[in-house]
Amino acid sequence: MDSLPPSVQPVLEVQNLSKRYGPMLAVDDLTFTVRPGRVTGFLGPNGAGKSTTMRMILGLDRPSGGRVLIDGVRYRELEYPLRRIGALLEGSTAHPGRSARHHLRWLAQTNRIPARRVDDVLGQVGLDGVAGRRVREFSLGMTQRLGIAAALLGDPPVLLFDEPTNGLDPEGIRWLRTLLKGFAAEGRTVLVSSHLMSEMALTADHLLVVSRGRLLADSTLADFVAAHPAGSLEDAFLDLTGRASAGGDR
Ligand SMILES: Nc1ncnc2c1ncn2[C@@H]1O[C@H](COP(=O)(O)OP(=O)(O)OP(=O)(O)O)[C@@H](O)[C@H]1O
Repeated sequence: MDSLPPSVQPVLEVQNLSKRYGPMLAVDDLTFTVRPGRVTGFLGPNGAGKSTTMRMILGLDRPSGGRVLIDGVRYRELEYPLRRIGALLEGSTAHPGRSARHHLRWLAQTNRIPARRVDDVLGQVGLDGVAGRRVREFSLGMTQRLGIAAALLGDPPVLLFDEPTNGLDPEGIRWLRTLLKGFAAEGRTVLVSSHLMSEMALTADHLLVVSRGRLLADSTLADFVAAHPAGSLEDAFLDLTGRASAGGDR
């Protein structure tokens, strides 16, 4: 169910997207729209195809079929991508020998982003005190915060986060939740993948659930949970993906 008024334009459109690795369909004809003004959770068991979908959204993997439009345009047609869509992907790292500030300055320069944004985002993610330190000295949580800073650098209207809570401590997880909700409240489009059901229950307004590359649910969090008798997101998720898995043929 979609509760937003029709006047709110879709910003991220995934249309019949597929990705084949040899005989295996990692992403199988996915179609969905991610709308602004709310946090959309992207859920699915291990290997469901979430990261592959996110990589295709960002033009890092070539689809076997279908397409992705960002504000009506394909990623490769965006002149300065970081100013349209910011992303934190699993395993995306900065050069270990560079300082956090140096890394962000380089990104800003190559995307024609004003240099003052570097200090803005360092402050926003709480790394201003360690901006001169080399990335190799960073903890997992600090590295994750640096990745989030890079995603925010171009002040983009669309944000994609793949497992952003990885490495964050409880305070960091709470901070991230507030940040994501704040972006949505500003009218940005926020897509976030996670395995943490309790966290998603607190963060997401809308859910996309995938399993074996296929879309199983596209619904508000409230409707998704209400449709399940046990009434928790974790129960609803395990029930739905368990049934899909039992009936699957891959
Ligand atoms: N480069 C690749 N070559 C071959 N198979 C791949 C490649 N990348 C992903 N896959 C396969 O595609 C499927 C989907 O993987 P993907 O990483 O997108 O899932 P995911 O939902 O992000 O999983 P997780 O929650 O474990 O991160 C998996 O079966 C994976 O092994």
